[in-house]
Amino acid sequence: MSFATTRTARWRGYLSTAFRWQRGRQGSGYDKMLLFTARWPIPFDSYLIRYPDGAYIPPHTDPVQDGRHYRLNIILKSPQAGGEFVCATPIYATRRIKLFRPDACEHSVTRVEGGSRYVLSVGWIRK
Ligand SMILES: O=C(O)CCC(=O)C(=O)O
Ligand SMILES: [Fe+2]
Repeated sequence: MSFATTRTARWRGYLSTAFRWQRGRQGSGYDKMLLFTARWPIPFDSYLIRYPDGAYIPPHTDPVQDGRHYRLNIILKSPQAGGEFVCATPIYATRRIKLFRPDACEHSVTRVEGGSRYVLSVGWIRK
């Protein structure tokens, strides 16, 4: 494909997925909505993640092809219980803010119990 064709295909792909709820990869009950993403000047993405009652994320890492993956997650809404982000070595963590290396540090979210959990997640890759 030519440069222009690749760009058009990417843009179409973005328009068909952005601002729509998609089922999360781990198939554990969460949904994500792509907001904004770019490849330049640094590759980044941003998602809204929704965890309904009972949703969780098993321990995993989020590897990238090339470079170091960073992610800043802001917890917009916490459930009554559960929905705890677990990561042994975050770069920075408060109750609401989690900055971590998803490619390097295994992480998970405990089962949401009572209400829902919403997270704004911004990720970027440094070569
Ligand atoms: O919702 C969270 O706290 C973490 C989700 C996750 O696995 C990630 O942002 O890589
Ligand atoms: Fe993750």
